[in-house]
Amino acid sequence: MKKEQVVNCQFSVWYPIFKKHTIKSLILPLPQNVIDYLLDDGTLVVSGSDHNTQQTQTNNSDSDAEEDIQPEMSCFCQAPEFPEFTSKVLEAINSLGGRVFPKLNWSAPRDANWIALNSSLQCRSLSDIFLLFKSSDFITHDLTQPFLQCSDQDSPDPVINYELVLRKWSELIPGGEFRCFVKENKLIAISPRDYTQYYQHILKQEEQISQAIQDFFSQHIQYNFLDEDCEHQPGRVWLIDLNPFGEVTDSLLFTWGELTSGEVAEQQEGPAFRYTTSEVTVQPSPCLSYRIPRDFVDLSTGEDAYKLIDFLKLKKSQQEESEEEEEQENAPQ
Ligand SMILES: Nc1ncnc2c1ncn2[C@@H]1O[C@H](COP(=O)(O)OP(=O)(O)OP(=O)(O)O)[C@@H](O)[C@H]1O
Ligand SMILES: [Mg+2]
Repeated sequence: MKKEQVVNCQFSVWYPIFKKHTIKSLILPLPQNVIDYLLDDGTLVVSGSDHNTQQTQTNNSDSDAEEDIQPEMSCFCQAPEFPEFTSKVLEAINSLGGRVFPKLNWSAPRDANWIALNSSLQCRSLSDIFLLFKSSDFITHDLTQPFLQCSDQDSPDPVINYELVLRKWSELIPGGEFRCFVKENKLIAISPRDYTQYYQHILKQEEQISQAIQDFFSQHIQYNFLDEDCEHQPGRVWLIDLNPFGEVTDSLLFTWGELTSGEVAEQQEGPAFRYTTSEVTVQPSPCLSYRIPRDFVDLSTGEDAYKLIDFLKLKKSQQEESEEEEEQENAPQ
């Protein structure tokens, strides 16, 4: 996978070409101060609310706001505000019906949906979007290392103009979405997007589904994209997304070895269609591992005695340290 392919798979590159076949969306340039805010680890406060009253406790010792605060008091920070950007985003959300699915140039914050109050990527305000973006490793990947897995590492990184993509919220059926792998303008493989679950309708309608995808591909997608090797997901003959053809994209029920070597394409006439065929092979959601750290789970359930012992030791040493400090302060001068 080359850097150029990654550049061609940015939302603002493919959306104008396939606008008719995908969900209505708006693209807003992301100002540099918003990018800085998203990447700032210390700030736990969520910006972008309609009323500027949100205050949250933070431990960030580098924070500018801390300078105004007396030592030894809890630090309360005001979230940074971006009034102009906020009003543009709200206007865009309203024009898309009030509920949107947010993403950056390539990725949506799929790993962070558990943190939202509605456990979903559905957003109604900029603060909903910020909460998801600031909690997502996928968003950080887009912002910091979009060319990480490219083979042409020696060439300079292309300049990226970051964009906030707002897509009209649509109730998509998980079992109705398929990822299609396209190599040299040929549709070589199809896998359900939600490959960890068993869907009876896929088993029953394998032929019809495969045919509908092939028809859609040859009529609307083939030869229309700038890049020969790309991957897309038509869910019931709607295009949802385009991804680079390479390791950075989840190969679902295939392996990248099979897809790139031509092994899959050579085996048959049409595309290879793989799906989960029984309840027995159902797997947990791949995004579960992005939730809270494993240590938290082990500690709260008391399942790992050693971690509990370490935690208690840590607490004890912290307590001793603070007692020592107190003694020093109370000592006569
Ligand atoms: N407009 C929308 N409304 C509701 N759900 C959506 C919308 N667009 C996408 N989704 C859901 O979110 C999922 C992820 O979307 P999308 O593929 O755009 O994210 P992504 O970060 O590019 O994922 P990947 O890295 O796997 O390509 C889709 O498979 C679909 O189920
Ligand atoms: Mg994608």
